Amino acid sequence: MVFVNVNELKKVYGNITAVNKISFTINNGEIFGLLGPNGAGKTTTISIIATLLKPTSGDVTIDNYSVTKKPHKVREILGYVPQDIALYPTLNARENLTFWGRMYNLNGKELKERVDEVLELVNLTERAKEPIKNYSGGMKRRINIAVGLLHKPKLLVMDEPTVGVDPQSRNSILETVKNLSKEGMTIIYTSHYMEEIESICDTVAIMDNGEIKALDTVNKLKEIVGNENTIKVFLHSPLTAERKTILLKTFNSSIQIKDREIYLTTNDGNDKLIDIISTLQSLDLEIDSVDIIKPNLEKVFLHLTGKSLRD
Ligand SMILES: Nc1ncnc2c1ncn2[C@@H]1O[C@H](COP(=O)(O)OP(=O)(O)OP(=O)(O)O)[C@@H](O)[C@H]1O
Repeated sequence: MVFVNVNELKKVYGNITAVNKISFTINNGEIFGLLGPNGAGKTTTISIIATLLKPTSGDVTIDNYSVTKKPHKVREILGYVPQDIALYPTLNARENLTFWGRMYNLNGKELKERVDEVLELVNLTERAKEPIKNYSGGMKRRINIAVGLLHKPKLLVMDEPTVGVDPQSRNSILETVKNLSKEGMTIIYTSHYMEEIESICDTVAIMDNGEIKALDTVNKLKEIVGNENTIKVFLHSPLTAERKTILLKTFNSSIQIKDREIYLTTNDGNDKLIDIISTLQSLDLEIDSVDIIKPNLEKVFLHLTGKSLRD
């Protein structure tokens, strides 16, 4: 069942079109990934979904409520986790959550229970009495997520929740998202880390320049680049012009050479791997490392936009 319906959404800032008439739907209980580089239009899109920003044209409905016509209804069922931390550093985690809970009209026993539950969800019950200023960046982000969950939203919108967090908090955040989804929550997860999107999302929209370039399941998106692998060889020292010419002639268009790095695309299993290694050996070139890069969303992005996600 469709839970979120984004219809011809457009946002213009002066002469910048941040979001250019995008449309997509998200089903109930789905983890929907929005993947794109800095400036793609992700934050603008989810800010409109979260009723924080008005679109120039188009609309979004959540559970059939329009974000432009019924924003108060949308806010009742939506939790938003912003990139910035919105917590009081001198108050402890429990006090911060209690403050935000009151903003959501929670009181008394219900408020206390919800604060306990969300602390448990983000694995910070044991640290709940410490002031936020003692927390690591990752722990602050986890409390930020807990704030977004206080009123039991049906849809959770997360804006790059793992940027700059330690690996332990990162794993904890990803686990929390998976568990919430298992319980039936619909989640929009934006990130420019394709590994995270690959590991948790059911459906992914690849966004660039305010447009959706592709939208599908992770596996279907990977099919865009076929089953092509890339062999990456790191040489001990840079190539001479003469050896570079020999390699380019031998492997034609399937090879790319950048200083000490050689990239070779291949569909034919190990044959190319053996070829390149024996050719390099015959040229007396010392190899530092060899990697096989399998199809991933980074490659899909490169294929669709001609640029790297991290450019
Ligand atoms: N308030 C604003 N005024 C003018 N331009 C803006 C404003 N907010 C965003 N933009 C521009 O709109 C485009 C999309 O920005 P947006 O923040 O939505 O991208 P993003 O994909 O979320 O990137 P990031 O990962 O860096 O947050 C960018 O070119 C940005 O400079």
